[in-house]
This record gives sequence, C-alpha cells and structure tokens, in this order.
Amino acid sequence: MVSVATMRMSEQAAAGVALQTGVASGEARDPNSPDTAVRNGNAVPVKASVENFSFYYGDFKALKSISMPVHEKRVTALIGPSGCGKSTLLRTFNRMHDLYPGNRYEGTIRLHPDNTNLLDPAVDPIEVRMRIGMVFQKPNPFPKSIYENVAYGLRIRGERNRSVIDDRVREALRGAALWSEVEHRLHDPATALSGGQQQRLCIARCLATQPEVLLFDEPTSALDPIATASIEELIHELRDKVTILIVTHNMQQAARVSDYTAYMYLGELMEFGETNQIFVNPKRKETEDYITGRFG
Ligand SMILES: Nc1ncnc2c1ncn2[C@@H]1O[C@H](COP(=O)(O)OP(=O)(O)OP(=O)(O)O)[C@@H](O)[C@H]1O
Repeated sequence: MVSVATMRMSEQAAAGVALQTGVASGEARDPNSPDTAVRNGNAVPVKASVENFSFYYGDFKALKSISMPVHEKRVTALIGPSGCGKSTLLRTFNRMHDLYPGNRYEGTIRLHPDNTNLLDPAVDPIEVRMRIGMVFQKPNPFPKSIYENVAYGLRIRGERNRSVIDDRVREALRGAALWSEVEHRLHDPATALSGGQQQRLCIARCLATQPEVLLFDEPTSALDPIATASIEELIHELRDKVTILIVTHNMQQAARVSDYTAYMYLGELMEFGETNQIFVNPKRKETEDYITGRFG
C-alpha cells in the first residue's frame, strides 16, 4: 500500500518519495506454481483467479474478458470511473447477480486452494456466500440486537451451542474493533449504534462465519472522516486474516489501504499491479490520467 497519496503522482516520483508497501512474508507456496505471484522477491499465494471473465446484463456486456489474480491475505482495490464495472465485478464474487434474471457469466473465477469455479451453476450460491462475505456502501444491520446480528450467520449454519456462539460473537466483535464499545450493551438494538459502529458491526457479522474473502463496496462513502479512518485501520488489520477486495472512488483510500490495484475502464481491466507501481509508475497513460485526476 502507499503511505503518501496526496501529491500528484509525477511529483511523488520526482521527489523520490519512498512509498511503503506491505512486504510479503514467509507464507509463500511454490513460486513456480501458477497460483503464486512473485512480489518483492517473495511468492504471494493467489486466493482467487479471474480468468477470461465477461458479464452480461441482458444484451449489455458490462465486463469484457477480465483476467486477474486476487492475492491471499492482501487487499486488492478496484478503481476506475463511474460505470466502468467495479461493482459488477465485486458482486460476481458472491454470485449476487444470480438474484436477477437475464444476467449471464462467461469465463471462470476460481477459488483456491480447492480450485472451485464460483460461477459453476452446480456450485450453490449460498455456499459461495458463506466463503465470501460482503460489506455494503451503507451499513445495513438487521433490525435485531447487536449480539443477534453477529450470531445470525452462525445460527443459519446450524450452530446451537450457546457458549460456542458467545465465543464467536466476542471474537468477531474484537476482530471488527467494536468489542470495547459494545461489550456492556450487546442486547441493545443495532440501530442504536453510530454509522461507523454499524459498519463495523456489519464487518463483525461477516467475520463470525470466518469467510475466506471479504468484499467491500465503497464501505466508507456514507461515513464521516473519523469513522472512515477507523474502517481503513480495520481493513489494514484484517488483511492478516482474510483476503480483501475493495471498490473505492477515493484514490487516496486505494493508495492507503491496498496492496494491489486494478484499474478498470468501460468494462475492461486496463492495468493491474502492485499499488505502489500503479500509483507511482503506471504502465498505461490512461491509468496515469485517471490517478492524477486528469480524467474521470
Ligand atoms: N442492473 C443493471 N442492468 C443493466 N445495466 C447495469 C446494471 N447495473 C449496472 N449496469 C451497467 O453496467 C455498467 C457497470 O456498472 P457498475 O455499477 O458495475 O459500475 P461501477 O464502476 O461500479 O460504477 P459506480 O462507480 O458509479 O458505482 C454500467 O454501464 C451500468 O450502467
């Protein structure tokens, strides 16, 4: 991720700003495997591979032959101008498009290590959503207590043991950096929380079922700067535990929180790379124009 993103990219480069990147650590698999990518000299496993993926809303082709890796326990940002297909791609990961008739997938999205094609009609979308959680733009807690919001997914999975549920709820609220603020009011309605707390509750709700991937669709666009900073900090902490994909309109946020960035335009993937490379030394002029605010 990039620690300084407020200067124009060309100024950053000229000033020789040393941009900090998350350094891949020793969890590497075989570097020659197609499921790994070499980063900073270390192999980073791939959690999901998007392969030649296209998506149609009826006759409209919204995504065109996208291929990219999603690295394990890293944050990947999807950026690009309005309508380029960021949300369409993100929502594909938990098969949200299945809910509407006329939508059509082509190509594959494979989840590793089991190589499951998430788009295979034989793969149950409910099972996909257990493995891949989603946090939306606006916090959307259920009209239930704080505790029940987090316990919900566990109960759906059939967990009945009260002490197991208690432990998992506590662990998920801790994981979402909310525990200390709610431990004495677990049975209050979730709607009594502030917007930022509600968003962290929605993150805890996802974490309770221990997903492998978390999808964030502009998770801070409805929040004030302080709540935004706490969600960004949380995303930074969560990347040790879970693979994250985030859609954001905010270039500085993409630079701050992500390890990898995908720049999309008109349904195509224009450029994918490490975030510091994309922000400091993009290969394509279109990417540079977007990142520097000359376009979009
Ligand atoms: N339900 C739908 N039916 C038909 N077309 C759609 C539908 N949803 C999105 N589109 C179209 O698909 C394209 C990609 O939309 P998408 O919402 O994925 O873009 P985006 O990059 O996330 O945009 P934004 O940043 O404005 O949210 C756009 O041309 C949009 O108009």
